[in-house]
Amino acid sequence: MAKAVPAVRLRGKQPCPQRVKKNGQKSKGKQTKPKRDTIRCQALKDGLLPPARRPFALFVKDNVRGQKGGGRSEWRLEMKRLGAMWHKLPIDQKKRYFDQSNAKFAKQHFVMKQMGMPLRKSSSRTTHTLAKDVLPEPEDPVMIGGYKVVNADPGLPDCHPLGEGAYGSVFLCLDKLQRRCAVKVFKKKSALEDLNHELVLLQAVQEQSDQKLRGFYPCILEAQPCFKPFPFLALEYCGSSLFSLLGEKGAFSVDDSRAIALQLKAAVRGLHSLQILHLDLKTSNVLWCVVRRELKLADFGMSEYIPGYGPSIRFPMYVTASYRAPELWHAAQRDLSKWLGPAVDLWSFGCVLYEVAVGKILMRPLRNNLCGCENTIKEWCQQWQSLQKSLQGSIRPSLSNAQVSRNFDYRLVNRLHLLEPSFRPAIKAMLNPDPAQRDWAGID
Ligand SMILES: Nc1ncnc2c1ncn2[C@@H]1O[C@H](COP(=O)(O)OP(=O)(O)OP(=O)(O)O)[C@@H](O)[C@H]1O
Repeated sequence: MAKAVPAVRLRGKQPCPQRVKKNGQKSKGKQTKPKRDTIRCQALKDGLLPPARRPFALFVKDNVRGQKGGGRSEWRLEMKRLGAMWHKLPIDQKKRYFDQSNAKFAKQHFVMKQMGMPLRKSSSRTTHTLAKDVLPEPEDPVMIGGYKVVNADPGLPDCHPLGEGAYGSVFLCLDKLQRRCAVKVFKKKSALEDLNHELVLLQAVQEQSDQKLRGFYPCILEAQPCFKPFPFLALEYCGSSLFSLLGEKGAFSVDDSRAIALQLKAAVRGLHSLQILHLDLKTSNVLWCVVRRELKLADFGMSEYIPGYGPSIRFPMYVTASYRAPELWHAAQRDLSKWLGPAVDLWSFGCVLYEVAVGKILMRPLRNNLCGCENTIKEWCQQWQSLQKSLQGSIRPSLSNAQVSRNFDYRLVNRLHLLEPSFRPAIKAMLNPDPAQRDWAGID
């Protein structure tokens, strides 16, 4: 019985799908290559990806006779000979080439994955054992420009990013001096504009704010708008996000919450003084160095100059839903500039403060109500009179879970119950449904 070919992935060259016209004739038109291949080929040309060869190509390389550049017919004969040899090659010798090839492709895919390049679905068929075998060794690191990628979560395999968001991925890296830094790789179609926008705003805050204020925003180490396959922005590493710290340890102590509130207030007010709105304040965009108790405000991807002070509105909506002020929910894009102002950041700030002090998202969906945070925010606005009274100090005693589900009005009041009393005036000042009434009171 003929021995089966080893069950390893054969990344054979797939014949290009011929374009077939409706009448069955082959199209003469030039084949347009899939985009991922174009990106991969370009990256290979630019030396960003390790090369990989199919098993037969490796076998040819080892066994070819004669020089490259010889006659065509000579080469054809040589290939015929090698083809026959390959056919007769014992399975264990063939396997060596399969293994080598798989290892090289797995390594290439790994780097492609790290760089966020699109992969063929079939690429994920690479077996785990093979993938493990070829994980880059310390002396063979994954690089983004001059930055060596480090696994942000040592508990997980592969080089895990620090975060992945709407614009791309942020990797923990080491620079040439072995200092930690965060490299943000922009992967969207609009990557260049996204990077430039964030860069311009970050440069503005770094150059125009005074020494003390500058410390509240990450330092730019390097911007590479033309880097292939994706542009990147290297920033100083500023610690973990409040979001991940909340996930690890739960709510912050009253002291830490106060320190965070004070520093975040300074950072946001500093931005406003430069006529910049952050417009995406949330716990994952606020970084906290636990040891130094220092805060940095990150991610200026959604930030804009206050309407009238800079270029116009770019997105149909701003701010992540659970932190979005009520006035934005039903605003049409053409009216957005009317509503985008410092009060929008103030509302998000109030939500962040609550989350830091309590450990839970304030505007999470209400129980038995699966309609999401939009309804919670609506409810907050409708019940504002009674919530305000509660925030002034007369919070009603907590009810049991069963009672709460019967008493709809108590659900939000009960959330305020969890908040340390000294933070209530700030929440009352910042989470006022009327944007004109919101202010910074209560955080001193
Ligand atoms: N300078 C930095 N230092 C440390 N961590 C950082 C830094 N910049 C970003 N991060 C981490 O990377 C994550 C994503 O970064 P960022 O918010 O800039 O990307 P994004 O694609 O805009 O994400 P999102 O769409 O969620 O806002 C952050 O939540 C944070 O944990």
